[in-house]
Amino acid sequence: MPLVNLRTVLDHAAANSYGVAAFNVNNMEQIQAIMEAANETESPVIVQASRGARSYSQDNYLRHLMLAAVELYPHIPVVMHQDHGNSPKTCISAMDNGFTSVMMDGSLLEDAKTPADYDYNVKVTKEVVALAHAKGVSVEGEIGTLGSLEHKEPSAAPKAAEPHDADLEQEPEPEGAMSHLTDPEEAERFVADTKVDALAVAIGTSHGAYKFTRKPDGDILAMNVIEEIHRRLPNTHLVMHGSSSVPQELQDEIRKYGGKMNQTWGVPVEEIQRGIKHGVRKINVDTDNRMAMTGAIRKVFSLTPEKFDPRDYLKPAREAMKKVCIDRMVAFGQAGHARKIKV
Ligand SMILES: O=C(CO)COP(=O)(O)O
Ligand SMILES: O=C[C@H](O)COP(=O)(O)O
Ligand SMILES: [Zn+2]
Ligand SMILES: [Zn+2]
Repeated sequence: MPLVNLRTVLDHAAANSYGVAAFNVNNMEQIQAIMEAANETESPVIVQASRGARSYSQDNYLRHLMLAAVELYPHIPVVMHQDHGNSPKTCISAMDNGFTSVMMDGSLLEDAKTPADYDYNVKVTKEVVALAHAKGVSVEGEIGTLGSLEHKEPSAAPKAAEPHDADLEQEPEPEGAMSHLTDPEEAERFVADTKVDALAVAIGTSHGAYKFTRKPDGDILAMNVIEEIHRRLPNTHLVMHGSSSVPQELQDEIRKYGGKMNQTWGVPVEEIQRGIKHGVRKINVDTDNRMAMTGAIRKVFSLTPEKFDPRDYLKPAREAMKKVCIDRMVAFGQAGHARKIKV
């Protein structure tokens, strides 16, 4: 099966009430982890690459790795998606490189930092939709600004609690300082104005490990906003960004083998499952896989410091990521659907 577009997979997900994880990739081992997980669970796949990933891995390598994936697993529908395209130009270059789906994130200006106004967002998103739909490529748009509802300062990073925490490197906040929850009325207008295939909404999640300083409740994770958007847009595929769960055991593993990480909370899987009942079809997960790989590599380095063959740590890293992918594929309900999607 050739790469398929996002619309094909998400229409099937909507018709059968499940969600699909969209995993970020930067290299071969991550693509292999996802494909092995999909093969074992018979899951359709969304692989996504950020601008950073495209420049790290280079488009040519990435394209051929994705072609290898569909060649090896012809029964699995695979979407190759541009994550957070910052301009029509970025989305066009993704399409030129074989991506079957693009996100035009016009909630921010081209610098991917400054919040944009509604008219700018509609203008760039419409432009990408026209070009993409002419090629059979799907488009994800975004309305609202991702970010924490807990912190009003320009960072979602936790306060340094202990002296040694001061030098911890925190994830940058690519979405800008202030979270701006999606306004359901504006979301309705945006979909009518742009005709996007999928819509990313802001409900208090943020990228990276430091999302919440406690297990999130309705005050800091606004799942009710999803329900309202879904009520107004029952036929629009909703997307949750920043949806890693930041599992306690992965935090513990990293700490146990010498990593520095403040205690933090992510988006509980059961909240995502609630979202899936209300129109969430694409769930973006990157951080959990990063943590799983890092924990596994740290363990090898710590327990067997004499090893220096990269395969000795990349293999366990790939296994650890595969385990996270399987967990999410089962929890989101995509498992078992790969062969049912007709292209
Ligand atoms: O939203 C994401 C990519 O677009 C990833 O979110 P996480 O950092 O929660 O994994
Ligand atoms: O959008 C966020 C993803 O986690 C990708 O992150 P990145 O830009 O560091 O590749
Ligand atoms: Zn955004
Ligand atoms: Zn994102």
